[in-house]
Amino acid sequence: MTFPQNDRVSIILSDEGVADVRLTRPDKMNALDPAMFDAIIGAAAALHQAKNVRAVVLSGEGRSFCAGLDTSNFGAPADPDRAPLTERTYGDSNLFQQVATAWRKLPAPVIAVLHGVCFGGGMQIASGADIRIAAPDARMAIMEMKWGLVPDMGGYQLWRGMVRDDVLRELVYTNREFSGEEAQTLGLATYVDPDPLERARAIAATIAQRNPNAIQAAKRLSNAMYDKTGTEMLMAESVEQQAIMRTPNQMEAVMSQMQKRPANFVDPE
Ligand SMILES: CC(C)(COP(=O)([O-])OP(=O)([O-])OC[C@H]1O[C@@H](n2cnc3c(N)ncnc32)[C@H](O)[C@@H]1OP(=O)([O-])[O-])[C@@H](O)C(=O)NCCC(=O)NCCSC(=O)C[C@@](C)(O)CC(=O)[O-]
Repeated sequence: MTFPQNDRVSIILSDEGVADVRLTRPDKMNALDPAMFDAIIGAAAALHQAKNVRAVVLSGEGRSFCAGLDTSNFGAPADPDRAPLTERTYGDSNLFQQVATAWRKLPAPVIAVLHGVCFGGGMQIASGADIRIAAPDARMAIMEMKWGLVPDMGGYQLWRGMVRDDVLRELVYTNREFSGEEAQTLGLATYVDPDPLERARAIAATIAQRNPNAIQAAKRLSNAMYDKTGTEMLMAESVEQQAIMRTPNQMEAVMSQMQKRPANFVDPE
């Protein structure tokens, strides 16, 4: 599998199946211009197709993870020849939403590394990851209200279950800035670490050593939790387990435990 090459996103896949995905527009703090939107969608599509990706570490090159939407055209009249990004739909969501929700839809877990600033659209992209590791001094904000807007990159769907309702309202209504340290208290960061990239890589390495079929099933179940009823979830767990049970990878998990040796899993079909 070859990954798309461009000046906005780089992907390096390790032999262990950990994809290092990096936003590479450091001179603009990885702000989201149209080329960045296309590059993120392209990267996510390629990672989705690759069978040998077991975990993804998503980070930003330079001083920051992402300073949000590129503001350089804010205030300029709309270009009549260019359909707004929000009018370009992909399946059940528009392009804006896809750059955040695509990470949730990837079969492999995604760990986002939040350092420097993580504002607006950057916050929503990070929220699409399964796990977020923040630097203690990271600067974060759900910033849209500053520009007279509301979050519309899938944020509300992603924050459900992550952030308390009243906390989310306050963060959206005021666009108040908060630190990586506070993000953990608020539910927006999983862990705080002075070296968030290293911590994310360590978690990804552990995930990559687990049964990839079970990891993907666990991610599907985690995603489904918010859309299904309790009864539907009981059924979903049971269906996923039956599909994994006694497959070669599950038997390898059992044998490696019994024989006290590292497991050697094959990539899922
Ligand atoms: C980030 C700090 C604090 C750094 O502040 P600083 O450390 O003083 O650095 P700086 O301001 O000199 O920034 C470094 C370079 O990055 C550029 N830069 C930096 N951010 C952006 C940006 N967003 N768009 C375009 N360029 C940006 C900035 O223009 C500059 O470029 P240079 O002048 O050297 O060529 C400051 O630059 C800043 O406040 N930037 C604006 C942040 C912002 O308001 N982002 C938009 C959030 S709203 C949003 O994302 C909308 C959306 C998509 O979520 C709505 C929806 O949900 O649909």
